[in-house]
Amino acid sequence: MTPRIVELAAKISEVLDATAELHELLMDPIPLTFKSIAGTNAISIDAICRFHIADIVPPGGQVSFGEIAEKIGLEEQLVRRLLRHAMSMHILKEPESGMVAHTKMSKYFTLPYVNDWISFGAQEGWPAATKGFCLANNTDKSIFEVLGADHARAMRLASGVKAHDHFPGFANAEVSKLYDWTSLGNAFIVHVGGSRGEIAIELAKSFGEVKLLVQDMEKAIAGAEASVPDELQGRIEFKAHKIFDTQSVQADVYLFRLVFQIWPDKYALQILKAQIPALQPGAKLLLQDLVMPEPGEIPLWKDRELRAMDLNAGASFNGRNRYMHEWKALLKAADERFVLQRAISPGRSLLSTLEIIWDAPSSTKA
Ligand SMILES: C[S@@+](CC[C@H](N)C(=O)[O-])C[C@H]1O[C@@H](n2cnc3c(N)ncnc32)[C@H](O)[C@@H]1O
Repeated sequence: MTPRIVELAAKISEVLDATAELHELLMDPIPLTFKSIAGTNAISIDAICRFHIADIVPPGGQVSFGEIAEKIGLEEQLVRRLLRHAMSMHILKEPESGMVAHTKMSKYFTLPYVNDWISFGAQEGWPAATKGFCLANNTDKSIFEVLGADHARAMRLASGVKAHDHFPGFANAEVSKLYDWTSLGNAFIVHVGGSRGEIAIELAKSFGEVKLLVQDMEKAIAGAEASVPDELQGRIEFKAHKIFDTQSVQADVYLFRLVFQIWPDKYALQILKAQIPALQPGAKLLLQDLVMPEPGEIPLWKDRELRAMDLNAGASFNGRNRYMHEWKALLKAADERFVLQRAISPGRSLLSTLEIIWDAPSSTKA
């Protein structure tokens, strides 16, 4: 980012925080509390996604409550009630009485992956938010196991994850900017929990010398080789590997992206320890994850985003966003030989890269 863009982004943040503060100062405390606590927001937003109402509203045009009601098979008064609630948050608008048109937010609801992301939040995230995923689903299995057994729910998550691309640093295409990958030369990288190789493909495309092995659950990687472009064949491979199993592949670098966020310390430690038998002296672990800011360190509107993600990670996965001192304690508890070299957080990215070196003399390989 150029200095001019950095300056502009800082000014926008100042305005966002100042206008939010003004709004809050002008509101009475109890109505302000009611607004903040409103779980009801998910009701109207979920209805719009569940019934694909945004798709019924013509771009640049309008449609009546009655027509929407007829198309989705709900009573007109219920449609009006739900949509006028959403409109109070500027999701859809009523340009003339009884007619519905798009706003800048509702237009995005027509994107299938945004619809899936919102539906996932409302239908999986909200019940989990009230008591945790396992209790909400009456199971002792993880969210991955539960969704893995239900194609429609798994597909909704797989599709919805793309919405994260709209948060700075999260898009697959941005991975190249999060770390100085050229410094790795012709390194062999194992991407642990690497999904269907989206990140591996991005890295192989941008950095001509690296080779990658993607490890993930058998179901998650089934058929993923087919998505590797011809020109990258031979540089990206896939191997089914359970994240808690002993790492059997020796590599220069082990990349974990948004993996530790979704596990509590007990399991995060197991994942780290499972890598040790494969680590050569000087091997690197790159942990791309969230590092929680101390209060006041970043603009409040961003701080809220990170703290909301933290609570989501807790409700859905029993995971959490860790502060820097917690990352250090986690690494130390796993093994003193995990040495944190630096944490890199370029530009506006919400994702940081923790660069960790396995600092073992060559004779004491674990
Ligand atoms: C939050 S996703 C991160 C995906 C990928 N690293 C990225 O940034 O796009 C976590 C990944 O961990 C994988 N995972 C979860 N539990 C696992 C397990 N027990 N063994 C192997 N992989 C697992 C999931 O399949 C998923 O791909």
